[in-house]
Amino acid sequence: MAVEQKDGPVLHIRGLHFHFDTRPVFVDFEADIDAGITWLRGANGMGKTTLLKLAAGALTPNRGTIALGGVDCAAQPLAYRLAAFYCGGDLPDLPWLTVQELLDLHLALYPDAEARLVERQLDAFGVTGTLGQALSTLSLGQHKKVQLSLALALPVRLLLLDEPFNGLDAAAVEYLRGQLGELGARRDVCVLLTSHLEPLVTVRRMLDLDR
Ligand SMILES: Nc1ncnc2c1ncn2[C@@H]1O[C@H](COP(=O)(O)OP(=O)(O)OP(=O)(O)O)[C@@H](O)[C@H]1O
Repeated sequence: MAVEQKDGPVLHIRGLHFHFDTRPVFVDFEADIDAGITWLRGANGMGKTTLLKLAAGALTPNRGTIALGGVDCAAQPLAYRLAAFYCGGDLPDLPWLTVQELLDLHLALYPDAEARLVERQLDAFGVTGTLGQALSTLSLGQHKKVQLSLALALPVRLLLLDEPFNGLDAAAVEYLRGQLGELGARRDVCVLLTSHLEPLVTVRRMLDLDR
């Protein structure tokens, strides 16, 4: 049984084994990640994106457990997924959806989400004008801004941010720095972010896959 930290959620990873067809990525991997920002670093191919996707419930471990605040990802998949959001650089699975439809989908998936909070983030990132566009027509940076708008607005306790600053213009980088600074000070959200360079925000701890 996972022990919850008094003042916030904790992500517990225990005895994690994961392999793709071609190679093992994690062998008996363990980590505890609590509230604040954790910088996940490691050389290319070490498994950063894979770990974020495992922690998001988007990939299934071959063995081991992943639990957030006592909610086990395998045993309570829906409850777990409601508490987590993965923000990566992958092309959208449903590229024909418009941005508005993508937002509506997420508002339906996360019942406690508030549309006005997502709209505020889109406005701050300057992508409100893309609402009627198909996802396949967005530029890399626009796609990232839509994803980040969701990440910052959804009421989750675990945010998994894959290279969040990549592809953003200077104004968006500054805005995101401020938003992550506020998130990092909260005691009710764990942020696990990957970055090859030192992140542009104050991090609470580092998880290094090279060691
Ligand atoms: N779908 C897949 N099928 C097979 N192997 C994969 C797949 N996705 C990733 N891998 C392999 O798993 C390993 C970990 O990949 P991952 O993308 O998690 O690394 P990363 O640390 O995020 O790398 P980078 O810093 O280059 O983004 C790599 O060796 C990669 O080639």
